[in-house]
Amino acid sequence: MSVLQAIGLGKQYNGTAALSDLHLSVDKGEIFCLLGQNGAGKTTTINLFLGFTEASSGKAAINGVEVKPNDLRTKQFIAYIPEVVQLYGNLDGIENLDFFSRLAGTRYSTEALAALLEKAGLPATAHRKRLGTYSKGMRQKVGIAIALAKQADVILMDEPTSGLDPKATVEFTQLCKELAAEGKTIFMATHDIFNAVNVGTRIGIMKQGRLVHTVDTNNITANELQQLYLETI
Ligand SMILES: Nc1ncnc2c1ncn2[C@@H]1O[C@H](COP(=O)(O)OP(=O)(O)OP(=O)(O)O)[C@@H](O)[C@H]1O
Repeated sequence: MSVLQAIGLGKQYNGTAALSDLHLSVDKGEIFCLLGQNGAGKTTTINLFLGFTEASSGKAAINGVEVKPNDLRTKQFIAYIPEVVQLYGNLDGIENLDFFSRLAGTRYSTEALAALLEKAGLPATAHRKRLGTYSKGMRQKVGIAIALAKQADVILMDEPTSGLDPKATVEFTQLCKELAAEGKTIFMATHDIFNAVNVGTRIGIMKQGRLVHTVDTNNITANELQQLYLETI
């Protein structure tokens, strides 16, 4: 079943195309990774699915519902994890998760909040430490816990592995695969070709606002993908 859909989706800024005629369908349980040079249109695509910006042409839909900036219906289905997850530095992990899940309209017991952080890979020893002391990888895990607390069907991520050390990247990859196996749909923009092959089920390569290639990761090695990427951009 198609969870994320773009039909002729396009966006122009001041008459210049940031995204042109995107046709894409991402199914439940897929991990779709979008590659492309700086300015290729990856974040614009994510922003259109989030309803952060209005499409200039075509449409984006989530679970069959068209995304519109002021319509909350599609927002309930999605969670967004930006490159740098913004959290309250003076609150601890549990308090941050509690605050953001209340904002999203859900309430959990302290035990349930701890279980969500644990599921996101944050060890119990960190739960009561102030966010100001967390590493980037730990902040990202809180971001994932917030997405889990929201019970979002779709998790959109921008550059999720940028700045993560190799161990944190492997943990992140493993977690994404577990979430996808549970039926979450993950859509990420990334520059990390190697990780995209490891984590993704499908990969799209964008150039100047156009999706030029879509490949199944079962059919390509990291070296082949790197070659295709370099030939494309
Ligand atoms: N708010 C905006 N106003 C004007 N132009 C914009 C705006 N947002 C993006 N653009 C332009 O749209 C194009 C696509 O940008 P986008 O941020 O989607 O690329 P990207 O692939 O995510 O790049 P990066 O890898 O650097 O994050 C670029 O030319 C960018 O300058």
